[in-house]
Amino acid sequence: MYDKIKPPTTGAKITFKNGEPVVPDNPIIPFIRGDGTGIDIWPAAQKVLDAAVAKAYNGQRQISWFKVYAGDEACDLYGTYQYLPQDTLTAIEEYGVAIKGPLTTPVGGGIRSLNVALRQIFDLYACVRPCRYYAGTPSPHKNPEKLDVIVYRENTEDIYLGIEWRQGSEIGDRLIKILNEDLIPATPEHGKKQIPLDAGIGIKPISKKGSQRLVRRAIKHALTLPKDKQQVTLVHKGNIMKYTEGAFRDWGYELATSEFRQETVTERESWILSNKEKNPNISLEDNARQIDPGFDALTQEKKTQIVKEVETVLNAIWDSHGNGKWKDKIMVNDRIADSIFQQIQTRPDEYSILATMNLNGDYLSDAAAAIVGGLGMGPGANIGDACAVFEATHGTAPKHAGLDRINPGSVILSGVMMLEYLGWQEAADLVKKGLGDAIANRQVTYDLARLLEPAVEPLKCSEFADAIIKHFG
Ligand SMILES: NC(=O)C1=CN([C@@H]2O[C@H](COP(=O)(O)OP(=O)(O)OC[C@H]3O[C@@H](n4cnc5c(N)ncnc54)[C@H](OP(=O)(O)O)[C@@H]3O)[C@@H](O)[C@H]2O)C=CC1
Ligand SMILES: O=C(O)CCC(=O)C(=O)O
Ligand SMILES: [Mg+2]
Repeated sequence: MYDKIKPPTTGAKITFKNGEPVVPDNPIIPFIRGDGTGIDIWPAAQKVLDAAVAKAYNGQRQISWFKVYAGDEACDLYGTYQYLPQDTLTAIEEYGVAIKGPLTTPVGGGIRSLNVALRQIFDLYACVRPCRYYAGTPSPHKNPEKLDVIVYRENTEDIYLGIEWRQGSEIGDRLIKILNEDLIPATPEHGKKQIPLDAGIGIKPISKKGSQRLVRRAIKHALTLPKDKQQVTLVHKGNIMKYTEGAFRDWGYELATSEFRQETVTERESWILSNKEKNPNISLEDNARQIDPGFDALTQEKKTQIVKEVETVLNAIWDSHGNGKWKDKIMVNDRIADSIFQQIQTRPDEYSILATMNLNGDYLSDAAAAIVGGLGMGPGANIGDACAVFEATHGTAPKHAGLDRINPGSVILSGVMMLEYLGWQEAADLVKKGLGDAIANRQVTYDLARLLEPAVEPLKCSEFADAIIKHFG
């Protein structure tokens, strides 16, 4: 079944039932070490995770690690250009849950991202990246503790599908010709626009199914959060990209107000309901005037549409959501992407789950991680219905590779997410305690040490792992 690798001789497979993992006490978990700093952070993370499991369960539970190959290491073993060997895909498919270090993707030409390929091959459609603050972590922000968000990023489509044509390529030129001469003129809203003849072309598909399954998972996650964090914000640039990013927003609201009608309220619905709560006799038109600034300047057609919206909302949910009942529901709102980048800095505590398309979520998860201490503190998970692959938000950070200095925190915290996914909460809690206490005691790697005042001598990557284990208690 495998060409160059052998599964461990002890351990059992994780299986899936209704999208949830069924976990034996000794699960076999494939891991990819990763390129660049993977050589430093993976061994540190493995040591911490093993120590936590051993301590939490007195040896009753144990992970049987299965080394699989991708990236540079895979080429060394399997030969030139064998970046993602079939052995690795077979192992992840067979064992269902895996963890990986970062993998290099060249800019411009060269191979397409192995990271993205894994997400697409296993349909890991939700990229979940929590950004929370550990006390004592230095940050460029005055109140980093106010940020506690989870980026829920659609992980399989958008421009990451990688359907694009190089400038000057035969098919790219043909496509531009068809668009310029046929499709654009046939679409009146595009007027006389034309694509420059020397353009590269990329395709940005955003599907209803892809958007809604992501938002569904985000809402289900919100239901498990404390009341004050039960919020899902749909992030989009739908004012500009109306039929892709705008549609993502609309499909998100559609899902929330159909599948989760009893559990959710949209921000706009909450305004309509509270207008009536403050003034029970308010007319539909005055209610519409209050939810839409500039109402009086609108066309009659638009005014009628908004009045109708108010009436529909009140008829549909006044009984179930009115008289303040909406305050106990999951709030679903939306923000335009550029605005959310400033909002997480200026009003971080107003946000919780940020549901995004692929590119926006990629940008936003790095930005949010920066607020709580940087990319060394940014964990992540790629989750599908029958498979999950855990990995940090950051990349291979090549200039730090092999120096035993990089912060392994993000991969360790990705391991925490994996332990929680397995239901091994006691082990996950030990790691969080150890990491939190190490940081609070100013035992940190270079990235955090350089921000601390007064400065401290940085720990090596491996020493930070040891410090975390010592602080398990
Ligand atoms: N999922 C994946 O495997 C990902 C892979 N990549 C790939 O990684 C390669 C390098 O990408 P690049 O743009 O340099 O981005 P990286 O995220 O690899 O690194 C950028 C900078 O972030 C900081 N950083 C990254 N990781 C850590 C860490 N563990 N601890 C502390 N600081 C950290 C470092 O900043 P400083 O030097 O200032 O301390 C580093 O120089 C590319 O090929 C890219 O495609 C990128 C993202 C995700
Ligand atoms: O695959 C890559 O090289 C980059 C991916 C990335 O930046 C991410 O998923 O956050
Ligand atoms: Mg990224």
